[in-house]
Amino acid sequence: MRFSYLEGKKNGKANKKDGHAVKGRGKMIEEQHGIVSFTICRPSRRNAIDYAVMDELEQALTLVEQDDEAKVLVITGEGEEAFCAGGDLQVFHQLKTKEEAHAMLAKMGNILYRLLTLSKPTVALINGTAIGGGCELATACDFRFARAGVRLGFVQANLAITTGWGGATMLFEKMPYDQALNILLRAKTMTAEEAEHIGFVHRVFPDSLRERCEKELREYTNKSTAVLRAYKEAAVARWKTEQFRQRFFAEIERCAYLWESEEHDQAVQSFLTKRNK
Ligand SMILES: CC[C@@H](C(=O)O)C(=O)SCCNC(=O)CCNC(=O)[C@H](O)C(C)(C)COP(=O)(O)OP(=O)(O)OC[C@H]1O[C@@H](n2cnc3c(N)ncnc32)[C@H](O)[C@@H]1OP(=O)(O)O
Repeated sequence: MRFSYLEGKKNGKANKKDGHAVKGRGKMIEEQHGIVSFTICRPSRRNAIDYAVMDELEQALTLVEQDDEAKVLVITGEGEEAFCAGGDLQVFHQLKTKEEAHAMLAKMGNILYRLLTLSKPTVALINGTAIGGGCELATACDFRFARAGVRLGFVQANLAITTGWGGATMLFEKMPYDQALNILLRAKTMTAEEAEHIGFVHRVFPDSLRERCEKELREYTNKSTAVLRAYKEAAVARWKTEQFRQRFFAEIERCAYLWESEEHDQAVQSFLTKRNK
């Protein structure tokens, strides 16, 4: 069955309807064979995340959490160019003070923390470039499948900030310490194959990305939702501690502090000016 979420959502509950998927300004949510796909639909901005995408992702998490037919969440981007180019620099460049930046970073941080600790398996289907916050979004997922040759990079340091959505804290949990620190400090892009070599990416598909992803996930979706939930709850228990949350949100505060520096302002200005030439 293929049904759409969000359409006709009432009292916080999904009203499932047969038919097409819902496509909005910044998202598309569809379900097939127990796989719920959330697609960021802003290809002209390389699927950068603005406030609307944040809100829609948050709604998707609630719906996946509540719906027993939803077994796995797959997050991807529209088109072949980009998975996600991180935060929308045109929108977020309006945020000048650390307080303003903190509100935005904490909003997305809370969403990624929910994604990290979701009680269903999650996959980042990296269909194109994943940059900055796009890599943080991918890190929050349990598994990362990528199209061959796409580039990924935690480039935040080149913008005179750190990861601001909890990405470094999650990366240190999921990768060996030295590999994670190296990726963050170098702030360079790498190919999907290089990312697979160091264990950040779990599968690289040369083509037919969605079909191959679905095939890969069939071995999960043929299990009961109760079993998937039980294993996920066991897996994420270590991140539900107050100590972990403090580390996660301290990263966001450090990024907010760096955000208001002249260096960061100029780095973003330089990206935006180049684009507008
Ligand atoms: C804010 C949170 C913070 C975090 O916590 O991590 C971040 O995410 S910081 C943001 C980090 N992201 C970046 O620095 C990415 C910047 N973008 C790029 O480097 C490149 O655009 C790309 C992603 C490598 C793609 O390159 P390419 O395929 O050559 O496309 P263009 O550069 O021509 O871009 C097309 C179009 O998209 C707009 N764009 C791209 N990224 C963003 C973005 N992050 N925010 C807003 N808009 C973005 C770009 O401006 C172009 O627009 P037009 O010029 O109007 O066509």
